[in-house]
Amino acid sequence: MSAPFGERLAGAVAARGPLCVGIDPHVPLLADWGLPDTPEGLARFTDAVVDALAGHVAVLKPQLAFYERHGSRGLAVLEEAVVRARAAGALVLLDAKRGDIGSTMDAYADYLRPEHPLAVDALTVSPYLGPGSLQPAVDTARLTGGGLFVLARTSNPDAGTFQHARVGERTVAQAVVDTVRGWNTPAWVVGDPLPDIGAVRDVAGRWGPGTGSFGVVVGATLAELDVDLDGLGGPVLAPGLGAQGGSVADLRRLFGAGRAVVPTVSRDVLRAGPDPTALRAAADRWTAELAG
Ligand SMILES: O=C(O)c1cc(=O)[nH]c(=O)n1[C@@H]1O[C@H](COP(=O)(O)O)[C@@H](O)[C@H]1O
Repeated sequence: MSAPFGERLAGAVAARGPLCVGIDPHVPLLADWGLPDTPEGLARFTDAVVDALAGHVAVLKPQLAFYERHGSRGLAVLEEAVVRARAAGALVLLDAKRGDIGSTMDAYADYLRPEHPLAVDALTVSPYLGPGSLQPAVDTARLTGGGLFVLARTSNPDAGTFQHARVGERTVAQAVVDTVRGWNTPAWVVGDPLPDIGAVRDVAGRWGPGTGSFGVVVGATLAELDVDLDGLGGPVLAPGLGAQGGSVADLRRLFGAGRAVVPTVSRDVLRAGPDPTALRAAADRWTAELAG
């Protein structure tokens, strides 16, 4: 088994800064780069991003949809790129947003197994089928040293329609966060009472050897932070920067200092390509602003 994802992520962030760059080969971006919307164009785009950034940023987050739309040839491009990205020291977070009943979830979780052709370090997952449905992925992540990021308060404008709905006293988004907090608390299983937040509020959710492997997705576009992340014990993936309007100031306003936040940017960095120096400079601008 690899070291737990949370520890590996904390190490990568200490060495490279917290930035995650999303690899999202949108058709208009391919066109901007002078590339065709074909598996060959996809490969040239992906290879350029991996070559420029895999030795440079902590996390790369390929969006699976852009590869699946090219069928098996698209997936072959991604398989090869993921191997090279990990060899260059980047952690790979596969943006798959999967979620299904337990037996199928178990198969999706195989992305976290080293023998999978598209083996990655972590996976985005959707909790819509209920917290228990994700348990097979939690079990696999614990076994292999993988990580999960669960959609909690997403960056899209109408996310609150479902995520603000109430389950008893809490919003759906808060129930998701509390579930993930449970996963980061040893010995807690679905169905147990949730861990007492008072006991974990101050000790968890920061970068360090104890950073948990289970994180949540909370958009940088929120008007206000309407979920309590205290005691989460794991990282927060924050999308929505740049193209969706979020800024580093928004990250500070929403999350403050000291929390384990992984800001993720796709279009705002990728637009700088295909020149590798320009891609790195675009990522460096975000890293510098995040450190400032
Ligand atoms: O899980 C994600 O990464 C994600 C969650 C979310 O709430 N919002 C969101 O935009 N994303 C993803 O983050 C990327 C954002 O891309 P840019 O808006 O170009 O930076 C896309 O791949 C989205 O699928």
